[in-house]
Order: sequence, then C-alpha cells, then structure tokens
Amino acid sequence: MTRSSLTTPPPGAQPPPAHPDAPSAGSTLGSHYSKCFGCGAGHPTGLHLKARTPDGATVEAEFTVGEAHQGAPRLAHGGVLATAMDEVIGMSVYLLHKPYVTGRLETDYLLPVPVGTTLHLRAWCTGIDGRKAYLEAEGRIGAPDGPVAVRAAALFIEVNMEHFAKHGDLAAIAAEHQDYEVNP
Ligand SMILES: CCCCC/C=C\C/C=C\C/C=C\C/C=C\CCCC(=O)SCCNC(=O)CCNC(=O)[C@H](O)C(C)(C)COP(=O)(O)OP(=O)(O)OC[C@H]1O[C@@H](n2cnc3c(N)ncnc32)[C@H](O)[C@@H]1OP(=O)(O)O
Repeated sequence: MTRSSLTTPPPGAQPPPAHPDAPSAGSTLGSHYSKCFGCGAGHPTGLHLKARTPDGATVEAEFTVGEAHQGAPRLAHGGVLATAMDEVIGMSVYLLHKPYVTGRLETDYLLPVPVGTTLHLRAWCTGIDGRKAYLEAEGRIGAPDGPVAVRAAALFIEVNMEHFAKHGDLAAIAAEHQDYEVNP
C-alpha cells in the first residue's frame, strides 16, 4: 500500500483494546442508516454492505458490483470502489464504539473489477492517537484469499453526536437505532 504520512500511525500509536460494549467476535454489525449509500437496505442502487466481525477487531463484508456501479463499460467505477473502502472502514470504527467521520481516504487500485464480481472486503484499525484513528482496508476478488483489487488507508476523526445533529439529521439515525446514545 502506498500510504502518506497522514494515514500512517505515529510512533507508539497502538490499535485499541476491544471496547467492552462493542460488538463481540462473531457478531453482525447491521446498517447505521437505511438510506446509506454504502450499507442501507433501502437504497435502490447502493452497495448494500452487510458487515460482521469475526474477531471483534476486524470487519468483513462483501460487495457485488452491479450495473449501477459502472465507470467504464462493464467495469466498476473507481469512486464506487473507494466508497466500498470508506464504508467497510466506517463499519470497523463502529468497533471503537464512538462516532467517527472520514477525514482522509487514500486508495490504491491494483486490478480492474468487472460487473458481477464479488469483492471480499476487510478493514482493521492500525492505531489510535487522540481523536485520530488510523485504519486500512482491502478488497479481494472472488474469495477472502483472492487477488487484491483495491487497498485503502484512512484517517478517521472522532466527533461527538452534535456533529450529526448540527450538520445532518441525528433524529433520523436515532429513529432507527434506539441503542445510540444521543446525549452521552
Ligand atoms: C455505538 C456507538 C457508535 C456511535 C455512532 C453514532 C452515529 C453514527 C452515525 C452515522 C454513522 C457514521 C459513519 C458511517 C459509516 C461509514 C460511512 C463512512 C464514513 C463517512 O463517509 S463520514 C462522511 C465524510 N466525512 C465528513 O463529512 C467529514 C467532514 N469533515 C469534518 O467534519 C471536519 O473536518 C472533521 C470533523 C474531520 C475535523 O474537524 P474538527 O474541527 O473537529 O477538528 P480539526 O480540524 O481540529 O482536526 C482534528 C485533528 O485531525 C486532523 N485532520 C482533520 N482532517 C484531516 C485530514 N483530512 N487530513 C489530515 N489530518 C486531518 C487535524 O489536523 C487535527 O490534528 P491535530 O489535532 O494534530 O492538529
């Protein structure tokens, strides 16, 4: 992975210990919002990612490239593949049990991804430094050990729930998730 210093954890930054209230090994993670382009079941042309954590530290999901995801004819659009990376990384920060947003996302495209391909996605945290979480992801063609088509490195920034209330619609998230602590 070609990574900039901005997505490389500083010396001493460690992946966090498992949060006691975070989803445990073997759990499915569920969608954070039904209209989300990445994971919402209600989105007509979204990626419909369904994530799970095999070990409480990494997140896995599959994305099958459809007609709506093309750039060149019969090939996935690079921006859609970046979305898949952003989403699976976003799901992996769910394991930290705090709200985060993407600050920076770097993507390497290693292989073209034809329509109909199932990409096996995986994301994990490489370190935490204050509000900054450093994360990586990969997408492999056809199988969990298939050839790597896409790699990503990201910097996510911890925010509070006020971020979603001030800039978006926190009530829409809360309406779907009684478990979110709206006023922590
Ligand atoms: C069960 C608990 C879970 C709770 C979850 C609850 C609700 C979740 C709701 C929705 C689900 C959320 C995610 C869904 C999952 C997947 C979707 C994918 C994720 C996304 O798709 S999310 C959308 C795209 N995303 C944005 O919409 C962000 C727009 N942006 C901003 O809102 C601000 O920009 C912000 C907040 C990022 C920072 O603003 P700020 O004022 O708070 O802080 P500040 O600027 O001081 O940055 C602090 C330190 O980060 C460094 N820093 C910041 N940005 C950097 C960059 N780009 N490169 C390098 N360093 C950067 C600074 O340099 C400083 O570093 P230092 O402290 O060392 O100086």
